[in-house]
Amino acid sequence: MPTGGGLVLDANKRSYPLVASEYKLFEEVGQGVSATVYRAHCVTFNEIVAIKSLDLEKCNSNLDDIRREAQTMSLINHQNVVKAYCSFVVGQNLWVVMPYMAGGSCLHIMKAAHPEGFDEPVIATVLKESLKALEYLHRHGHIHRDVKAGNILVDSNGSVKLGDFGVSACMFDTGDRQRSRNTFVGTPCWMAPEVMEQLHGYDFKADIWSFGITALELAHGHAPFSKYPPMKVLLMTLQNAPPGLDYERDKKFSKSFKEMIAMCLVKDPAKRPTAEKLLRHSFFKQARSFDYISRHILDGLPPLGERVKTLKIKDANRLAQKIQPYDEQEAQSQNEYKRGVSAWNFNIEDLKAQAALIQDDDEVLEPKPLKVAIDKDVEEVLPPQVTPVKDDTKDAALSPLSPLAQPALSHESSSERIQLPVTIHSIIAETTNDAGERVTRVRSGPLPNPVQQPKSANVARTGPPSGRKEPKHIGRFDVWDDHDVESPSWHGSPKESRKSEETRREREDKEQRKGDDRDRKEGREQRRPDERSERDEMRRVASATFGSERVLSSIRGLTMDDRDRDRDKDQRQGGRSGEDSGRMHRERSFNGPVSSNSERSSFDQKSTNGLATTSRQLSGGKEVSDDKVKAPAQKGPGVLQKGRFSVTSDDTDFEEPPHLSSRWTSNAQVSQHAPPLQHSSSLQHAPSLPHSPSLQHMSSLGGQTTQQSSQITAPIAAIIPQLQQILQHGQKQQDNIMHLIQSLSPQDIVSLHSVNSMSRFSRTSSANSAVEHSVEVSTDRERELLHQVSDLQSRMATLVDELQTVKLRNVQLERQLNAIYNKEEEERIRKEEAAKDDR
Ligand SMILES: Nc1ncnc2c1ncn2[C@@H]1O[C@H](COP(=O)(O)OP(=O)(O)OP(=O)(O)O)[C@@H](O)[C@H]1O
Repeated sequence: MPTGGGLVLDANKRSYPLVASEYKLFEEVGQGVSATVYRAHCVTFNEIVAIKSLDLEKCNSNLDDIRREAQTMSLINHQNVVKAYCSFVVGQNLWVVMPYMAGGSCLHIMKAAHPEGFDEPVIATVLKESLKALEYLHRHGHIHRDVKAGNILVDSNGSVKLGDFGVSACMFDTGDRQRSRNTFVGTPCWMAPEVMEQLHGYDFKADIWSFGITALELAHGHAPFSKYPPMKVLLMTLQNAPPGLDYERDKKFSKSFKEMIAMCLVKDPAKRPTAEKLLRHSFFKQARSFDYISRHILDGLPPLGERVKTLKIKDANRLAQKIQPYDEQEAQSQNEYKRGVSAWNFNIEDLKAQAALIQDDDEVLEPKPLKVAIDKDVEEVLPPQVTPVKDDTKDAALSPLSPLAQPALSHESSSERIQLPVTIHSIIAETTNDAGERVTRVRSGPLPNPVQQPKSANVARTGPPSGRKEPKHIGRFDVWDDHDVESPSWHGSPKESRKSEETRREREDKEQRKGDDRDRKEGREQRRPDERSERDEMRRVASATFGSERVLSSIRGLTMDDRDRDRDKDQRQGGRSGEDSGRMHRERSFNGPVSSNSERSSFDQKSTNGLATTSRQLSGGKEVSDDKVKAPAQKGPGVLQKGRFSVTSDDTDFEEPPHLSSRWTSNAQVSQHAPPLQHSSSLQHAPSLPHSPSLQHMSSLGGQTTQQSSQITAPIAAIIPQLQQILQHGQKQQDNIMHLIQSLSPQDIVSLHSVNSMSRFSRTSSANSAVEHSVEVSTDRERELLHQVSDLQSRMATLVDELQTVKLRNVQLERQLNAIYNKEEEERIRKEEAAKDDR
């Protein structure tokens, strides 16, 4: 039997090298939206590892978010969660070094040898191990957000771990961080209804929904609705009764399995069980040993690299032949999901809706599971209104690349159908992962930004392998074949086929966008340089921050509190009553201080003890104030709940940047629409860095002894979040000012100048008083406007300076902290070794 869900003490406790030259990349073993995963050899430890290479250029996220997630990932210490050994920047990529899971993902295994899914004991074992991982993550305040068979990894000995925690999720799902554009990613088939709606936010219960969908995926070999385009999946998830094991073909499954899935797939998140509770479900009693898994699903499988290669070739062939990449059986299964009514969620309205959907069968164009990213910052939230049901599925399915004007996503309340304020407008990027899934990102709301087609990954294939012992040059990397694995063929790779497919889509997308509103287009163009410089800045800071430094530990974000949540959401159909009502964990910001070793071990210790971690425990004995964990309804007047994000009143000032689409063509408009500048107020709000005693303390750090350095770890830790907060405020301010300035079109400025000269002329001519009067009015407005512009410019310059200073300080502080941390680590390791020697 697999061992229990406790913590695995990191037996190795060794520092993995932070330079690319210490690793040899072998073949590709996985591909996701933002990352490519390689099998690799860590030369230092003569150990096979997996390296996930994330293209920072492709990532719609800022470095803070990425780093935070990488840090969190490195803190993960549970036998069922794939841990990051270390991470560092290589060129424009972030490399995350992880344990290599030789069996690959359950999705890979199913695709290779179990296309119709696994047997129940295998499913019970795999799910139980994954659930232990979820229980651990939830207990520490994390939401995985991408639970699916593709992220359940199996090792050669049959052990199971949940992978893809953190980094890739944060690539697109980065909370309320301004520069991430609040883009939200998920794979629609696994996505919980509340995540799709983004009405009241979501919490860890979203993972339970995905877990239920994953259970169906493991039972059938594919997820429900997986052949439908994203819009349709969203619609069907919201409209239909939750899927379940309710059909003829599911007779082979036990009642407890069906019941367990039904418990997870309840639309009301409050009624879903917690991972902890679900673990006690009788279904998991059938879980077997690792050895059982190894014998039943791994035996006879070719090495992972080969499987991945075969899948890619298969996919490329299908693409080339334009064959639908799903078989008859899968299509049949999809239809059953589509038409079926779950026994636990029977609803007449739903039946009607499904009847309406049936006629669309032939309209499905996109056959593969798709991943969507919903750009929240452009989402227009409309008040819910009761409307007749309108099936927009057709539009969504027929024009996946076209902007959809406010599709009416219907959703049941108890007796009527309410239009939801979900606005999804266009698909903004598509790619195909290594399992042959087409992964698509869609944008919600109007299109104020350029459609961001991800640049092709830096890891571009540049030719055939030159020899078995020679590395292939893949972008900046040398990729090696080793003895075990055939060298991958780089010719006519699926990636290339995909590329041409992507190019076609890009073309279509471009044409589509041509028809877009001109104002909007101008707005997009105005933002491009800014976005480019943003990425450049990100890369610059990336090298400065990660450099060759070890990723620091951060545990403040791991604080977790239970809280009661006020749920005013309409009761949805199909819930099982009474479970878990309202006890919620809240997603934490991981934007925390760097932990000392003692904090780290306390974190581990608490987990080891299996105790629910309280805010007090994890904040180093300091009580976390209640308002930090209050439900939206309980928040003070200055706190808004935007989707799943809490926005303080200070932040709300930035919530509505001036709309680029509505160009200001008159001075009056400018003065009306220009948001009040928040420069001073928000800077006041931000902790005043230069006056911070802790910072002054820090600034004198340079010449201190190790002992002194370690003594000040606590004050340092207290500063980091402040620094980050200041950085965020600065960034927001800068962005806001940029928005304002960019909103002035060149024509505006030219017309201002011409009005200005006219006014000068008119002032010299006393003959025409009417003209003089009107021009004076213009002049006043003009002056006002010009004042604002110059004011903005000078403030921006000051802000940029301040920002640079703070960033610099931040980097310096982190370096110092790194040094302290490393010394402590070395000291600890030395002591441990000495103790071992003594023994
Ligand atoms: N440690 C590992 N060992 C072996 N294979 C791995 C490992 N980590 C990831 N993979 C493989 O690589 C694939 C892609 O990795 P991952 O899911 O982390 O990337 P991603 O960009 O986050 O993708 P997505 O968001 O689509 O899940 C996985 O589905 C899995 O098959």
